[in-house]
Amino acid sequence: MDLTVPVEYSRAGNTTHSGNVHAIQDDEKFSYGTAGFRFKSEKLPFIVFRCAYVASLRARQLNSAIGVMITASHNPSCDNGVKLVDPSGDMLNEQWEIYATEVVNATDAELPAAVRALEKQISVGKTQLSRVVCGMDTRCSGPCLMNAARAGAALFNVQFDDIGVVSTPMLHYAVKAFNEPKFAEPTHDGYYSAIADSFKKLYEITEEPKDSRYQPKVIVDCANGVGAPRFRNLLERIPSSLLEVEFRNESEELNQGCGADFVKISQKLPANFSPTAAEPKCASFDGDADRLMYFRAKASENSESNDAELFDGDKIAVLIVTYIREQLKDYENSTPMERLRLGIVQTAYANGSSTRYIREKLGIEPIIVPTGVKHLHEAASEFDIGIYFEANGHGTVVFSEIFDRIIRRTPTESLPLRRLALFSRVINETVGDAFADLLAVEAVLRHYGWSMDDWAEKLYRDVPNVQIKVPVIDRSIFKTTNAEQTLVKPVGIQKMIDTDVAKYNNSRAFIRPSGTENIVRVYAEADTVENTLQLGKSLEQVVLNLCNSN
Ligand SMILES: CC(=O)N[C@H]1[C@@H](OP(=O)(O)O)O[C@H](CO)[C@@H](O)[C@@H]1O
Ligand SMILES: [Mg+2]
Repeated sequence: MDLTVPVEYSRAGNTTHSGNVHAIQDDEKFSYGTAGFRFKSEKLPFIVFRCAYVASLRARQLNSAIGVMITASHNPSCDNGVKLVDPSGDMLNEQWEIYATEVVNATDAELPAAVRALEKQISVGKTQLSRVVCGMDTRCSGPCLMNAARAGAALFNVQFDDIGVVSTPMLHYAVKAFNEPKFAEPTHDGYYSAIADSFKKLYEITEEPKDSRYQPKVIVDCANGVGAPRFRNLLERIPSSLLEVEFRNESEELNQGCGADFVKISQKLPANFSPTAAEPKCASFDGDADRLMYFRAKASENSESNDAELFDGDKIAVLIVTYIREQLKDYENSTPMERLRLGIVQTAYANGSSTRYIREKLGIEPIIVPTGVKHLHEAASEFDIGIYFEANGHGTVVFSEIFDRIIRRTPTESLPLRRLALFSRVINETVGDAFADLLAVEAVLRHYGWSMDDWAEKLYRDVPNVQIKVPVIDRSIFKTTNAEQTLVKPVGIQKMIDTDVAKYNNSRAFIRPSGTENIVRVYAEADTVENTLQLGKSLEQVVLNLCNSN
């Protein structure tokens, strides 16, 4: 194999989309974070090149399609990132995260030896099905990075499929479809029609209750990202009499004052949403449309207040699990001996009320795992029906082969089971998908005949909570355990947190370093908004004092 690296994709000659060379020092190290490599876009060309090479090696090892997604999600438009996707559309295997990190961190001089060492460990058999499938979000650095990916895959002559500007979930879906032709057609159209057709069929066999308060209209904040063009494409296949969507924030500055992350962290209405206008049901995507957050203006005496009432990932998870359980009853009644195992996975950021509701009212013990989709997805895959959502709106439902056989492929007269089978195809089971999740939520709200008031009142009420981002110079000094809820380093900090938390009722708080940004996140909950803010602020101060004293 020819290991000649085109100069523009070497560390020394790393060339940005504006044509400038942004050399990367040999001692600068990068790590594969919560969602791949994510930095200012000028650092990315050589990283993407090397990652696509790693993807091509993985593709050859497994004789399969491997995905490369170029995105920095909810981060500012000057950032970009790259993550790799395994054959069934899920996150890259952890051992391969280590390989990717080693290859990216090699100097230009070390690269050939690093590559040869890696190739020695990987056994390659047949390779005719190996290919690298690459998509990008709407960032202007995307096309240049797509070229870097093409060049990286070419090192091995592995087939390269550029699927253009897509949401992150569309890329995951396409990778699975390339590897499992029965799943769907691996094209934009294949994705749109599989999801839209299932939604329409589900609609047909769902009877809206007579006293329904459901409104088939949503106003969507697209974060000025890929959600705007791509969700429009999907909706071309769904008549507006079934669902009317009004688009906002389509083509201004990406993620600026809008998007699911903005709404979740600030608990404010995004740009171009007015507290006074009658906008009963709103939803926000993030920049690469793998997160969905429902919201509406918070009822307030102050008509100028921009506060938003959130219907976040936890609310969506509880709504979906309630629906799935109801549809499953028919199966459980007819086959009492054979249960499908149903589980819910959350992270420490889940609102305490949601966790209590799932445990006490639904009788399901939620599994709490560290932040990051790979952890949630893995834990959810242990069940026949595994529902996972991060509070920030990233989540989906995964289904086992047993579910596939019993529910999807066994013909039945039972309407609930037919609904469940269709619902499982509206959902994008490869990864959290803002479009698919929005359609799934609408299908469930219509099934119950629920308005936003109903959704707010009939399940549980959030306990007040706050999340604060604290910028730090070196977040690597923070080490956690206990699904990230306890700090083991720096020594002594956890005691301070515990002391602060004990001052308030119904309180819970933790501090954890971000895996995607150079910040430490403080999360706090307590009985009142004032107490929550006080607790959050005092923990923020703990971090600031520590970092300033170092
Ligand atoms: C609290 C929070 O929302 N964290 C997010 C954020 O990770 P951090 O490691 O917390 O920066 O970005 C991840 C990737 O998008 C997402 O999976 C995760 O949930
Ligand atoms: Mg995202």
